[in-house]
Amino acid sequence: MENMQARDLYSFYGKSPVILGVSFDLDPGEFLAVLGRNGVGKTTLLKSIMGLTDRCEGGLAFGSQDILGLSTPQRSKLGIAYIPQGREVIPQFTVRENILMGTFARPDGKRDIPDYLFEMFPILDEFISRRGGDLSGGQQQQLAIARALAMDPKILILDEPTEGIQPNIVKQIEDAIVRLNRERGLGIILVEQNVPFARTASDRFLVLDKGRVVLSGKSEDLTDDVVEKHLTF
Ligand SMILES: Nc1ncnc2c1ncn2[C@@H]1O[C@H](COP(=O)(O)OP(=O)(O)OP(=O)(O)O)[C@@H](O)[C@H]1O
Repeated sequence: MENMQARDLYSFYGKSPVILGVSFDLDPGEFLAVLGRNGVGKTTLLKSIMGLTDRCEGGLAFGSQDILGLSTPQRSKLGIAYIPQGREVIPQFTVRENILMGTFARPDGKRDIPDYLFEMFPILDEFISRRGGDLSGGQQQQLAIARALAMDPKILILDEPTEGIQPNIVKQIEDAIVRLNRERGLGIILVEQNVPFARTASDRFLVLDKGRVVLSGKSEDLTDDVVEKHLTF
């Protein structure tokens, strides 16, 4: 399994730098939580990992390979799956078709939907022939996660997956993310506002402020003082 290593990343929209010298490490199977107030660059950091900003400089390695020069689909094929904020399932496609789309990023060309997805999210099995657009917000998030998993990734990158989702489904989604990490060994990079969840679920955290890492460490060190100083408004 590969590790990810970011060194002194700078990332731009047009000429404006939004990420200013960010470094982090993600060991194989590790869970990294990315925290910070609104607008500090959390989403931009995730987009930078996927090659979705206008320009990104510095070092970004996945295993022994430098990936900054690769296109977004090439990064996906290496096993880096990204679930953007707002889910983005295709509303006219059925649940099955949405999940099948994920398999197109598989390097081995297989088109099978892994059974464990339906064990994890039984509602998707029940609604397999419904249109994605007819699912609730929480169900669409489950579908977006299932679609990303259908590509058999090594790392899953999630941007506030439980934002705006009804509470009973939040727990299911959080449990699924933890199980994917602990039982299936997936590396996780999670942007999260819910600090208690980040603390219990992740191994390491980093706090961004104005595009820079202002604090990082082991998640057990995510104390109330840290939250008070860096994360409250
Ligand atoms: N496509 C874009 N073009 C230009 N500037 C952008 C673009 N997307 C974001 N920005 C700017 O980059 C900065 C960081 O935004 P980003 O969305 O990465 O922050 P965030 O920490 O994820 O915030 P939130 O918690 O609100 O999602 C903001 O100042 C934002 O206005």
